[in-house]
Amino acid sequence: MQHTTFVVEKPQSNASSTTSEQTGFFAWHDVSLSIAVPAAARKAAAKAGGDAPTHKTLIQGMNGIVRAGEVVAIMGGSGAGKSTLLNTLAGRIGPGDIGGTITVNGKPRNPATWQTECAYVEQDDLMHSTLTVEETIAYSAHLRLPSTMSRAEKAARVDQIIMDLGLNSCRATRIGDHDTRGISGGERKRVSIGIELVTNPAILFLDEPTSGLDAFTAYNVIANIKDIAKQHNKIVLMTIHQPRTDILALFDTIVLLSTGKTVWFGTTHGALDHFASLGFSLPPQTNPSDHFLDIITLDQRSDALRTESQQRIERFVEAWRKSAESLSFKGDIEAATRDAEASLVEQANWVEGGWKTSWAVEFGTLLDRNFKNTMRSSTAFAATVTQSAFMMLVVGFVFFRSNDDYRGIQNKFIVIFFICINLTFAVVAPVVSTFPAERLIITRERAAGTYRASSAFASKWISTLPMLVVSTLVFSMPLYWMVGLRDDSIGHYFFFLLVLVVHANTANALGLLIGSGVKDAQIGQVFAPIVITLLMMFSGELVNLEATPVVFRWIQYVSIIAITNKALAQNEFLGRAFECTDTRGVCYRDGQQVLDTFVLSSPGMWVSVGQNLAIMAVLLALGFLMFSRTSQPKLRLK
Ligand SMILES: Nc1ncnc2c1ncn2[C@@H]1O[C@H](COP(=O)(O)OP(=O)(O)OP(=O)(O)O)[C@@H](O)[C@H]1O
Repeated sequence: MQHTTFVVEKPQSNASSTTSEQTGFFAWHDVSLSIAVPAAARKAAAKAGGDAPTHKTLIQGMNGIVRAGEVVAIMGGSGAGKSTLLNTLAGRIGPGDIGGTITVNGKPRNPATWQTECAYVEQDDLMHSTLTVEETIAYSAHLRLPSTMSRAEKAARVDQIIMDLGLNSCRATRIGDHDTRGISGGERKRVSIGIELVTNPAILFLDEPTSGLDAFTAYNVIANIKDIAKQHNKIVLMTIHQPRTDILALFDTIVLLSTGKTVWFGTTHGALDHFASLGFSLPPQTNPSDHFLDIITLDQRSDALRTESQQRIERFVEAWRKSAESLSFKGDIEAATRDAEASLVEQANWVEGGWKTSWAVEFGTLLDRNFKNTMRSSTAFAATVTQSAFMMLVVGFVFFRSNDDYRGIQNKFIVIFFICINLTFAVVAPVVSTFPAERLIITRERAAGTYRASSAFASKWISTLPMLVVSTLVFSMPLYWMVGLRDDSIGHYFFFLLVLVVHANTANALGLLIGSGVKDAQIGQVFAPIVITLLMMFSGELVNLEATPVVFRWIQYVSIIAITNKALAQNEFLGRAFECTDTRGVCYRDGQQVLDTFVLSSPGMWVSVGQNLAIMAVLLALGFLMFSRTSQPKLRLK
């Protein structure tokens, strides 16, 4: 293998944490990853009479070296270990034992700077559908580039990336989603890459960047990546499935994996010669990547084919292990390290770790993005307001102008309880159905060290408030007069609105807690009604709490439905006198009697407001803790 001299330049200005002329190398030697086999799987294997090892080795004996400006493709059949290798090199793995060494310019990856030094483009292009291409990349720049860099410099960086990725013609087009048509699949992938390129990372990892793209678009995306790697001296590693010939020709190096082991690392031509020397020449009219996959994939179609392919793969593994190229890796890496040490200028300053902007800038930028997103989600906005208006009309007409006789009081009692339930469902449901998906975007961004969990959670919470207040008021303001709640003092009206706005906020905090904890929206939509039903059941209106098992009774003290119901009932009935006109004597003398009958007298209504605010604070704190955990990216370098 050839050795060149590598120079890592110090950043020339505060414009970025890295330079556009990065040079260097990334290497891995004898890398392996093994994971503990769960006890249940071991038991099942032992029962079936097979081996029951405590650990499973996913990849082993992996070696490689990639120099600045090179594009390396990791290829292999399904389950060969491509993603495992890429993720191990990128440090994006969960539990497991990592063996061997992984180095950047001869030094182990530094956890403090690694997230800035490298970028990882995930297979799924998770982005905000309402933002345009330019806005999406610009937000990434504002969040990831240092505050010391001017807005003009950041805008110039965004422009450069848009040009480099050939996105100029769609820079003002929205990303779009299933419902609203936006940019094409290839453009989406390029935007995903652009988001990661804003920090000018030295190393770029891409997981299946061509998946779901047609052959022509796939070629354009990889050609783009190749140009960027060459122009800006980037180290690029990607996993890819059976690329067509012209894409294969763009790779400087291919890594062929089979059953978690390397069978080739080098050029495509080298691989063809290597396998030909083992008796597997490229058949005429065949794409080399099809040929490689045909011969290195474990064939599971029958026992005979499995044994035959297993033996062939073992031969390939052994041949590679003994090859001159394989044996020279250690020496290559040592030589490159010596070169790097001799020529590196202040390597420690290659990138700077830590947060790039202050908490306030992160919060402001994320809030701005969230507001933009909410305002542009016109369907969701309209749906929420329409639902509030619709429920207001339905409830308002069903309980229209209830009077103060026995039945009227019963009606008011019921409508107040119903308002509490309806508002809880109306607030929790949309948060729970949208937040888990947003959390995936946040997790991706946090994996790149973009911002703190606290600024993400706080901005999400604050951005939900305007919509929350508007929809609560649309529902409750006319309803009060339609139902005919008390009109002896305007203060009661405003207290009614205040209690409901506080209730909506507490319900919102509950939605954020559930949305932070559940894996996806579907689970959230099942779980949230269960929680709300429990709060409803233990509100004291439906079940006699004295008769319920002790273990459930605490729920009444945290039931926001019970608390709000008490505050609204006291607001409506306290201090009122009723005429007892019913000849059968079934009537209430005064409001206090109503409250006593339904056990709604204590605590006082202002205490209830305080209780709801306290519960909101606790729910937000728990929500934040949950969110920090569930949006925590995987990063393990050892
Ligand atoms: N966390 C895990 N627990 C158990 N087995 C795992 C785990 N991660 C990966 N594996 C196994 O390791 C092997 C390699 O998986 P990997 O995802 O790296 O394959 P791949 O080459 O990327 O496949 P594909 O192209 O199908 O995505 C597979 O057999 C997979 O089942």
